[in-house]
Amino acid sequence: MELGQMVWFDIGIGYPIPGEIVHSSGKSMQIRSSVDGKIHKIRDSSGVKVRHDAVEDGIDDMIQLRDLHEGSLLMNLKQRYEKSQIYTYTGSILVAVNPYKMFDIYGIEMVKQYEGQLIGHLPPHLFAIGSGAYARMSKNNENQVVVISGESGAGKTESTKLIMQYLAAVNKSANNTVTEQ
Ligand SMILES: Nc1ncnc2c1ncn2[C@@H]1O[C@H](COP(=O)(O)OP(=O)(O)OP(=O)(O)O)[C@@H](O)[C@H]1O
Repeated sequence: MELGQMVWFDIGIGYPIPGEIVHSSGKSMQIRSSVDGKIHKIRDSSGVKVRHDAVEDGIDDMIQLRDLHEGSLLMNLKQRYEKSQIYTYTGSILVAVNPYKMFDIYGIEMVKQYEGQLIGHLPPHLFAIGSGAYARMSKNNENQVVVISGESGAGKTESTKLIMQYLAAVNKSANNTVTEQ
């Protein structure tokens, strides 16, 4: 591998981290971590792997990642989070990173944008999950379930409220009591 090559390498934390080769001689290498800029000396480079998805902004559906491991998922979420993109798909699953501050992305304009849209047509958003469930319920006349899971403080309650807000806003039935309920 040549100098400047973007790679995944192991520093013994359980998953590989991304970096750039800055020095190489025989089997040993120096790699600058893309996480914190620190230089790591690697004695045996046999575990160093080429990084294919070195795009600055990350990818909005992680199914498209070419390097798939815990390190690549975390890096992708981190890159998006740093650009205030708190939502990312993995296929039809939405991954949310709690920003602990309210972004202006849940208003009526956003509801209108996502209403009737299939998952994947617009950038990842909680409302796309609401829209998909609502569309399948109306079309197939079947109850739908949205599973929201995460550790304590991850944002499950907040996400539930936001999805309910979306469903209340798009429900056109005459006796719409979703908000009251
Ligand atoms: N989408 C969001 N935007 C902004 N802030 C959020 C969002 N989701 C969560 N938060 C913030 O994080 C805090 C914790 O979220 P929440 O109560 O939903 O977590 P939880 O997963 O339900 O936790 P627990 O399992 O402990 O009940 C909220 O009080 C809120 O301040």
